[in-house]
Amino acid sequence: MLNAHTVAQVRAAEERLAAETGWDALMQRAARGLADALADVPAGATVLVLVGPGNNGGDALFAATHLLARGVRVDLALLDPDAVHAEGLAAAEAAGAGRVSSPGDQRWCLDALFGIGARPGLEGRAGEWADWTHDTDAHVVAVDVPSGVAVDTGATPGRHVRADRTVTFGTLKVCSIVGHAADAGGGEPPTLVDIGLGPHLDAPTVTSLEATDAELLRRHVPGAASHKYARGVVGVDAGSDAYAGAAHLCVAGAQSGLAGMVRFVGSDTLAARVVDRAPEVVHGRGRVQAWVVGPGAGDDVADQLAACLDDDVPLVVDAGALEHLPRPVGVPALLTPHAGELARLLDVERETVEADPLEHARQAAAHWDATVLLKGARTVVVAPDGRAAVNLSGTPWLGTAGSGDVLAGFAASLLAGGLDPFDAARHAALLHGAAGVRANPGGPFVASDVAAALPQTLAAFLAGSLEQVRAW
Ligand SMILES: NC(=O)C1=CN([C@@H]2O[C@H](COP(=O)(O)OP(=O)(O)OC[C@H]3O[C@@H](n4cnc5c(N)ncnc54)[C@H](O)[C@@H]3O)[C@@H](O)[C@H]2O)[C@@H](O)CC1
Repeated sequence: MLNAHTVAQVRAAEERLAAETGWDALMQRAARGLADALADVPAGATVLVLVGPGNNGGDALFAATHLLARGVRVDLALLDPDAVHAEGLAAAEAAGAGRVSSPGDQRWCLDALFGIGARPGLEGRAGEWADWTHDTDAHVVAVDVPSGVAVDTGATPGRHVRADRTVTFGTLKVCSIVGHAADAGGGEPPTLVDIGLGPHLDAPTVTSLEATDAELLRRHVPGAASHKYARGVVGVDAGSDAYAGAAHLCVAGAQSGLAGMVRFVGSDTLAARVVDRAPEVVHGRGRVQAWVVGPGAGDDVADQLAACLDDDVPLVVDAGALEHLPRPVGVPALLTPHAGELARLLDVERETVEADPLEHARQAAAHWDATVLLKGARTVVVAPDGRAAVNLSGTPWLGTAGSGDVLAGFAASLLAGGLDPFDAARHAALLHGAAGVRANPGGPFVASDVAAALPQTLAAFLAGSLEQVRAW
């Protein structure tokens, strides 16, 4: 599990740790860890350090002393020579670092302009140097966070550094894994330097499941005495004359999770087609432990949603059904909009949602008192109690028609199997993304292939042998 904390949480934990160790020790640990994380910089290479006014600059200046000690050359570009970590500068210069007035043709760069003390959006010289990081061929490493991003949301409302990777201290920050800021930091989760913060940290604000996090799901697999009803039944109300395929795909997702049986409700014609392709499916109403409604729905989607809600069991609400949600939903619910759908629900622009996905998912979760899974390159999941997760599995090839129908069905199968909406959502997102990677690593596939890959992906996850979940 990856854990990310807010600035306030990090500051509070640092206070507690520093009361034991003193502040200098923290910076020295950070500096040593940063230098160690730069082990790939060869002796003789020159590292440009962009040095800002705060402790973030101090970290990099002390790290420079370690780099210099192993034969790496260091150029310091001081944002403001009158506002710089004085001891750090003295140490770096005593160890042999030189000063430059601006970035040049160095092949390596450390972005230590601003850390968690940054206001988002850089201006003046900091803005110009940030722009340089977007254009340079140099390998840019962000120190703690890429300078200029919104650390607690992952938004990038102004000019900011673009790094190839990030080395972060103590714990991940929200911007390390959420939103456009995560791309600005290099895309992959940062290298984490342990400075001893762990015991002093509160519960994380955002988490991310990894391939090795199967403990919870293992508690929900069928036991020896289990049978199809004990495993849970999923009701699928999906598809229409216009979107018959959505019924197949949603059913295929629902058949690939924990549930022991799928019921399909829909027109006789559609049901006949579904049962033709998936003979295990039972047509017609009956007891279910979870519903999924909305994928590929037609004009009567409001009535379909109302009928599902009448059953008083957990449900997944997708696509067209989202527009008809009562407030609050009234049963444990998982809403699965993409950014455009959430924008319509919240009456804002799509770009506004994409710029700050976590905040908008939070708003919707509070508004409908439901868990929200906001689909995207980094799918965000927020529960009404405030728990938040981001999904980092998947591949860009998952942007394919019907992929969301499979996800909705699969999530409903996990709901029917006993997971709460938040856990169902984050496991569904992880495994759906991983199934895409498994379906055809590095190449195209269709949504049916994702559904076909899900059972094996789930088995590998449970067995602890799921390796590659991400191919961005
Ligand atoms: N506090 C600690 O215990 C530790 C802190 N560490 C480092 O310290 C960093 C935090 O240091 P600071 O609190 O000094 O914060 P920063 O180093 O992020 O800098 C804050 C300073 O920059 C200015 N500033 C912020 N945003 C600006 C903007 N957009 N344009 C212009 N000026 C801006 C602020 O007014 C303030 O003077 C962490 O990210 C980490 O790198 C590490 O040394 C580990 C220990």
